Amino acid sequence: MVFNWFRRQFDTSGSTSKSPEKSADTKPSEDQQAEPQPAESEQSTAKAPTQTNSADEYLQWAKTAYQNLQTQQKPEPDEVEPPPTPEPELEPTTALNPPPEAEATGVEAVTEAETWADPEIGSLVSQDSPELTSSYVPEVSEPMADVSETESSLRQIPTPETEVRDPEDAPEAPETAGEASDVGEVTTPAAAAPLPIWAQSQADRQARIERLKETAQEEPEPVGPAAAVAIAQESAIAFDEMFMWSAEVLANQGRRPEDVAIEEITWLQKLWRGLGRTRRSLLNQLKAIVGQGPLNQEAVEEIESLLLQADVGIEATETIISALQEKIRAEVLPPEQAIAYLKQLLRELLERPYENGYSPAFAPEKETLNIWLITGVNGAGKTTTIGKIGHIARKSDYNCLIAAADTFRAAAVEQVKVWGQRSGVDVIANPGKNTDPAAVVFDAIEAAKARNTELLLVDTAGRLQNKKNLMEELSKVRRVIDKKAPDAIVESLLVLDATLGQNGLRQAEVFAEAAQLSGVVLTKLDGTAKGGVALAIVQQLGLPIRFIGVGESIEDLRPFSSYEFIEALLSG
Ligand SMILES: Nc1nc2c(ncn2[C@@H]2O[C@H](COP(=O)(O)OP(=O)(O)OP(=O)(O)O)[C@@H](O)[C@H]2O)c(=O)[nH]1
Repeated sequence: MVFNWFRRQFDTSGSTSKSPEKSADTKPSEDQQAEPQPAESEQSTAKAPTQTNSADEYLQWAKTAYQNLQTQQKPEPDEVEPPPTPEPELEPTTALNPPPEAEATGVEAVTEAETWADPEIGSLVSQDSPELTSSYVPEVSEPMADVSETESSLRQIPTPETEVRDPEDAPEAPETAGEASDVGEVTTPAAAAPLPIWAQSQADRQARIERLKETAQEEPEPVGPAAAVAIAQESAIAFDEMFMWSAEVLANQGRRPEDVAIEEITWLQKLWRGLGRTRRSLLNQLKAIVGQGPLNQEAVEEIESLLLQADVGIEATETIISALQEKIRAEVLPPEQAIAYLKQLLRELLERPYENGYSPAFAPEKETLNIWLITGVNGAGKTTTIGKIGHIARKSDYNCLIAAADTFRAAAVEQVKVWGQRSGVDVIANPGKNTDPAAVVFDAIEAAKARNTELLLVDTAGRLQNKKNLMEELSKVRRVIDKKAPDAIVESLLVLDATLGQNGLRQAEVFAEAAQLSGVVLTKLDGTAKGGVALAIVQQLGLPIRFIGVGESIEDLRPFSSYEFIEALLSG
């Protein structure tokens, strides 16, 4: 049973039904559902509680989900010992308690973009890394044997493997097969290699985890139960307050406990930790303001400056504040209700693009060629995002391919190949230097058609001399797509670095003009207290956020959910 991450549901049929969304050019009708629909299920053992339900009902939902997850993860008897099964012992009152404010484990360092003085794209565009001087050598770093298993080690121990910016540092890997020489060079992910020593640092791990690793090494890309077991073992999901919080977040979205995947729980926990810096700077003060009593004019003004500090932006802040003021004129808002109302306002703002023609669901359509152009300035996290989306696509059972069309820098091609290896997705690249990106896209579309690819991810150049060049290049790529794949569903996603806060918005505006954008990927939310910029982006660009990144490892990016984002931002 495959969990389709784009649709947030298990795909039991092996082939997902046709999706309702359309390309950015043909926007969907307004009568589409505002929330992704849960999968059809034959039996439902616990209803999703409404938000006014009691702690007992949440607890029951969580217990059922926990039991279901254990059943889902149950390995074959000869595969691996079952994970520990702690007895649910939480008191019903804990169900509504937010998780304890733990230290965020995310990367703390804020990326300092080097200055590139382009007057149009702004001064925060990072400079190129040095070009590779040698002619093309397909060096790739050692592929990860099992990403889900090594992920936590990756996040804790900075190693060359976590840093893909300089491919020259990457250890040499066996040369990979290029099968279609007439359609550019194809880099096929190599077979899995044993886990590196650093990934096995916890020497006192129980023997069953070691056995699991060995199993995973034999099976380079565990999907289905084996992958789930790996995740369950590594993440050691416990029935604790964090689980209760995750369960409540899922239940409040109308999810049924039997339709939840363990990876959703691990993701929600990552999201909550990743947004730690923004939440800490926002929530404590917010609580102090609303804790003084019913919301009044003075408190609303204090909230206004809080939002501005979190980089929510003037326009979005004004919208939120005027709604709050209207509300307090109409009724008395006690503290808890004030936070609940604020959450609702923020969510509505993030969902506004859905009222303007964008589909709330964002999934590649099965058995169709979907082409996603990934744009953004260097350093925003473009390459990483391509690798992470490729990984999600593979896990969700889509045929995926990457086109290395950022030919402006040779290093960019090398980097995307490294991420192709990591995610197990083939990369189409042109080995020549300074090749035409449109030619790479042409080759990649040919290859995609020949292979029945469902999702083609196109890396594009982020740094061109000026807006005109950027526009010309992206238009040329679009023309090739329109000609070569007229039936493809095309999306154009802008990758934005959240640590740049409001400064990133200027870049975004330039790209919005150049690239017919249909959505935003917001990265590095873990490294900043400026997570509020998500609201500014939506308000100012009118674009939906489609993915968010909260860390450097391959599992640290997922499709965006406004509900989950706001809950993770304002719970604690
Ligand atoms: N903390 C954190 N770091 C991230 C995230 N996404 C990307 N990064 C890091 O940001 C840096 C730049 O990412 P890249 O994917 O190389 O960025 P790019 O836009 O392709 O830029 P170039 O490599 O210069 O073309 C890398 O060190 C990534 O690991 C994230 O969500 N959180």
